[in-house]
Amino acid sequence: MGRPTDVSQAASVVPDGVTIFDTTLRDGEQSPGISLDAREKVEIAEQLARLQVDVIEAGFSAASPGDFDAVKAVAEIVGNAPRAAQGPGGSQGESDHREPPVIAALARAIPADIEAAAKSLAPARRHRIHTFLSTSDIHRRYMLQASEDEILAQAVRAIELARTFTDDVEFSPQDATRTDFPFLVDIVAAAVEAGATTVNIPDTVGYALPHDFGGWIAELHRRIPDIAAKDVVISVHCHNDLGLAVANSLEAVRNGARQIEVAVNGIGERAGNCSLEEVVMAIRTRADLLGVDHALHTPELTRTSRLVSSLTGYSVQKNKPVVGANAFAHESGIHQHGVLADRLTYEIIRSEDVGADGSQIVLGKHSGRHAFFKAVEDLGFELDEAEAQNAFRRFKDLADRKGIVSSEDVAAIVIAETHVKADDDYELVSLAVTGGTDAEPSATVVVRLAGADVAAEAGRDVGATVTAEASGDGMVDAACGAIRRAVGRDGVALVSFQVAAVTGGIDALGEVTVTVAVEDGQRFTGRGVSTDIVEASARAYVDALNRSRRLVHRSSEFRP
Ligand SMILES: CC(=O)SCCNC(=O)CCNC(=O)[C@H](O)C(C)(C)COP(=O)(O)OP(=O)(O)OC[C@H]1O[C@@H](n2cnc3c(N)ncnc32)[C@H](O)[C@@H]1OP(=O)(O)O
Ligand SMILES: CC(C)C(=O)C(=O)O
Repeated sequence: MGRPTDVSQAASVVPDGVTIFDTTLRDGEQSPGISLDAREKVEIAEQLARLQVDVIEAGFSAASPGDFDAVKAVAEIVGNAPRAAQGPGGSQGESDHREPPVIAALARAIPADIEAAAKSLAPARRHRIHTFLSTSDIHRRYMLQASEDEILAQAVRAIELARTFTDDVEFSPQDATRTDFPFLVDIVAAAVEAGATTVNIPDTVGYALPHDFGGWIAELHRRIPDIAAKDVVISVHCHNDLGLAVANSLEAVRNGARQIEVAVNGIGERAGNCSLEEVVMAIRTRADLLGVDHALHTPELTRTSRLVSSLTGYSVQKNKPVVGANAFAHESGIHQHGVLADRLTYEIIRSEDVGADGSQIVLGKHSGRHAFFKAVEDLGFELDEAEAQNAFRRFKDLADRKGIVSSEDVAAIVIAETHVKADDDYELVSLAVTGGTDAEPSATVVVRLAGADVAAEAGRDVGATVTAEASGDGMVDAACGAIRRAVGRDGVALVSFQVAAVTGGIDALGEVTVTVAVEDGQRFTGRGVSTDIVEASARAYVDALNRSRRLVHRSSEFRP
């Protein structure tokens, strides 16, 4: 272990290459509810080509006329468009163009499917027929009613037929990880002998455990020397039923597999497939241990994930590795302090390497002073010590009630606090209200007598608190009545009241502006901000009373 790998350096080492075979458009599309038409498949395939995946499995040509047409469209358009070669950091040589991706289609081990695949793939410059047949006892008995010998013979026939259309043929013994290992060895050896150029070992039901799966991959290489002799690529196709698809794929690579089948956002049958973005970033990030690389231009990952999400309707969970909204977000104070000092303290991937927006400091109840005052500074505010303390206290109060505190919230807090000066006479300490359709609205407030004059007038020490209750026409009226009672100013009347949302969402900060007429008829306006409109009203009311007191101070100071 050591410092996180710089992806751009890792990629320049040119280690052993792993082929990235993307099956978003085939197995990914098998997710319940997803049906992509030809236009959508071409759009995703074009993005996969920008991402520089090596093989795009565009569909299952025999599944429907629509899928046949979609595979054909991908073969025609994406299968003939050279990809601009891009370095891991996004560099792009002008004349440096790579072949179009290989376009693949899946076919059962029957002539009709193989012929349909061949026909739909024909327009692509490079194409692969991927044929499969179940080998496990369970599948053979319940789905195919076929003996091992029959399966082996059918697989060989299918591969040989596929080879008449292309010299790039992949064979998958379906449900390989629940197949008797000696039979798996036999059928893989027969597939290699029959001309398969890639043999894929599918963990069809996500049953494998990493160490065991890795052992099988190593053992296949050991027992079948022709895999190496004929340059046959051993591939893996891992499902995620136990959440192990990425781990199993990596362990397979550590044991000699050189193709990984993946789907963007990990979509696919049931719990999905090995997630493309996770496995390719694991390979780049831990190149120090894996010693392999792939050709992907990873800054396209986020864009690819978003495109697939929007065209499939499958949203990406916030905490999804690499492409989730929170992949580079930090909410807790200790982490934020670290990341503000150096992102390496809590990030192992550079956000720009996956095309994300950068580290995000998200303010919430776990945030601390470093992050809060950085947000204040970014907004251009300068606070003195007292203002800073008050603003931070208000921020924590707000964060307790609101999941995420936005920069607009911070601005509102700071603006509200910076005019609460040391010469404020009253401070609202707490407010409790009750009410409802059948109960009379009532409020209890606690107000601190912060000014020497008001404390003296009330016969109390400076800083003493006064508790008062009142009922009213509504909760705001009751709160204002209780404040009047607490400060002993029954002659103050509420003249106008306006409320506006400062930020969006159901937990938005509300801003209340009130105008009060004081005892001698003069009017003062006050402002209050809170997620709770009654609290914002009470703060606005106290603010207006403080402003009226400031005028008293100023006029007495300047009295001749
Ligand atoms: C693990 C995987 O992801 S495998 C790929 C799964 N993907 C799909 O199935 C999507 C596309 N599939 C389809 O559109 C349809 O299932 C079709 C067009 C392929 C076949 O449809 P139907 O002919 O109506 O058959 P149905 O789907 O009900 O049953 C599957 C048939 O294929 C046979 N079969 C299943 N796998 C294979 C195989 N690898 N090779 C040959 N035959 C197979 C079954 O034995 C069954 O045959 P039967 O009809 O003689 O009993
Ligand atoms: C056809 C094979 C590769 C497959 O999708 C699986 O076994 O899951």
